[in-house]
Amino acid sequence: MTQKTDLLLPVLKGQPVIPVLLIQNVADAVPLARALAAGGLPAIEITLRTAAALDAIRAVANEVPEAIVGAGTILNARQYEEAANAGSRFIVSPGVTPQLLEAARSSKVPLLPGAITPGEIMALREEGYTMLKFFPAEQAGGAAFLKSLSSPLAGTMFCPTGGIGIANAKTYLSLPNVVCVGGSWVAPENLVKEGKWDEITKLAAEAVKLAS
Ligand SMILES: O=C(O)C(=O)C[C@H](O)[C@H](O)COP(=O)(O)O
Repeated sequence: MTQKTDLLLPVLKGQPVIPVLLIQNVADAVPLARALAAGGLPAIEITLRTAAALDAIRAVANEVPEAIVGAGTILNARQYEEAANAGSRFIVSPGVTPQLLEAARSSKVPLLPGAITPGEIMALREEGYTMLKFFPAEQAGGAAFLKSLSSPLAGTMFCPTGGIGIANAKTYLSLPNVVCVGGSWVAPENLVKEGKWDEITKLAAEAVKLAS
């Protein structure tokens, strides 16, 4: 099984929203992961877009047993390995390259690769991928675009990410080819900066209700 869906599927099916996190300060990682898990969102994606990201992943993996930490914005094989070694339990990429797919093949940690077009999706199906990130969701055509892929490309499931918030998440979640959505709205930068963890727990709990 190329994609290791046995590891990936429980993560994606476990909650309607995967928080996409930009962590500037390593010290924020553990309280943030705890706050999101307390609200019902244990799986989180820490993007490798800051210098603190790998240490943040390591801290959450070591100190927050209730969390399921993943790494996002993985662009190449080196980052894949670093993120996996730091304790990531899943890897998310905005798109794929042959080197990235090779890194995924030789790793124990599953990849959720990004794709938009029918051709990109078909190429990933040939590689054995059935669960994809649809990125950037709103900008690329939104829920209407994604819905139109559900019949011709039946069997491929998506986690749309990019431009999704509490107002439009439900539209995506109601599509037959959506398993969950990704978004940064549950952990706004200002609340993280101010350490308002209780408010983040409330946003997470509100997001969990989207599933009902
Ligand atoms: O870096 C990545 O891998 C990304 O996924 C890019 C964006 O951070 C997400 O798409 C979240 O987007 P917003 O919820 O619109 O803030």
